[in-house]
Amino acid sequence: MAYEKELDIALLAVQRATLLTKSVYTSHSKGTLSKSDSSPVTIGDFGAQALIISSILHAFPNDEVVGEEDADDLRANPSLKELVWELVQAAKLDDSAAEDKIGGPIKSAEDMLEAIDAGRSDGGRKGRIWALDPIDGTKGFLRGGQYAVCLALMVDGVPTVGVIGCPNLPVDDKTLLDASVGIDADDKEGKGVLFGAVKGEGSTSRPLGPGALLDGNKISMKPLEDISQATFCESVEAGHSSHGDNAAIASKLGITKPSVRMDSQAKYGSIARGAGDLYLRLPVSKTYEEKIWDHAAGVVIVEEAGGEVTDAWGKPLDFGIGRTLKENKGVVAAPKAVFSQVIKVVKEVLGAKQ
Ligand SMILES: Nc1ncnc2c1ncn2[C@@H]1O[C@H](COP(=O)(O)OS(=O)(=O)O)[C@@H](OP(=O)(O)O)[C@H]1O
Ligand SMILES: [Mg+2]
Repeated sequence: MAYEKELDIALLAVQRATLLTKSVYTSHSKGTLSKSDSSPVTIGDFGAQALIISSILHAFPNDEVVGEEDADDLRANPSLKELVWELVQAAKLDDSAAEDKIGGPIKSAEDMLEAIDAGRSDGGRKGRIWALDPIDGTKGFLRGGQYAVCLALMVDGVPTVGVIGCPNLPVDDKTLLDASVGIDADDKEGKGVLFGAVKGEGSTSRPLGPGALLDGNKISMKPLEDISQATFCESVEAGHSSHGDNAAIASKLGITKPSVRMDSQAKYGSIARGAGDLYLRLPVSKTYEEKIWDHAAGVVIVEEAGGEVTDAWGKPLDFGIGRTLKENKGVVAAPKAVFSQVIKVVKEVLGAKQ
């Protein structure tokens, strides 16, 4: 299989980092650093970024990484650095062969800072570049709802390997989404799923949790004979995706089921396994540029499960022009068979506002 080693390393790296984020939620009162901010950060973001980048660069030393965070705050604040360092030291897979594959523990606090800062790549059209969101949907994490640890390898600007760890999604691919899916603050037992995909090789899911990783179950989008029966997913935050436009699109498509709101790329994973059908992310702000780490992994997983993903105008997403998708506006993901029907209506709704 193509990119077998990349997928393997990415699955293990994301597994280890996702377990770290779970430990932050339970033992560090969520580890919030800036509660009032519109994009909050937690100590888990730094710990997960350090672990994943050190795993990737151990296996592929010549690759680049675009990571959401940098280590400036930790360098400026020694007690914060110490807190993250303790967290990182405690994060270990219980399968020692797997732990060795991803380079074992990080050796020192300085190495940890360097690993975090190795995520400063500017991205681009050439070569092998990983896109990393250590905690995607931080607001979901803080609510005890959905969040995801997301990692993708882009080859010459094309998302080629994608892995997403979703600690609060049900393990069973057959569990259909309903409006309560994000709310599970107290009972996380039996939850947690790890999605993986390689371009041309299909998408899989497996339980996230401790132990050696399984090969995974093949997943695919639900065959949708009648678009009016679709379940669509959207952001929780109205500032990230226009709930009004999404509702207008759903109504034009004859969809009557209420939308499922959930944070993070758990939306991509959920539609890829057929638990939902469509993901609509209609732009709210004229100036906001979507970040490549918020979409790269999800795009591979949905495409390989039989879906299509473009921006809201039907333009292919261009991951090769830097850290953002600056040539695109919004995101629409749907099964191939109904994609053109969906995008036609999205354009009508957006066009009417121009
Ligand atoms: N204005 C605006 N428009 C669109 N997107 C934005 C905006 N501001 C932030 N972000 C990014 O949204 C990421 C989380 O979005 P989600 O859809 O996953 O979750 S949410 O339900 O909207 O909270 C979130 O990712 P994290 O910061 O990793 O949580 C941000 O990168
Ligand atoms: Mg994000």
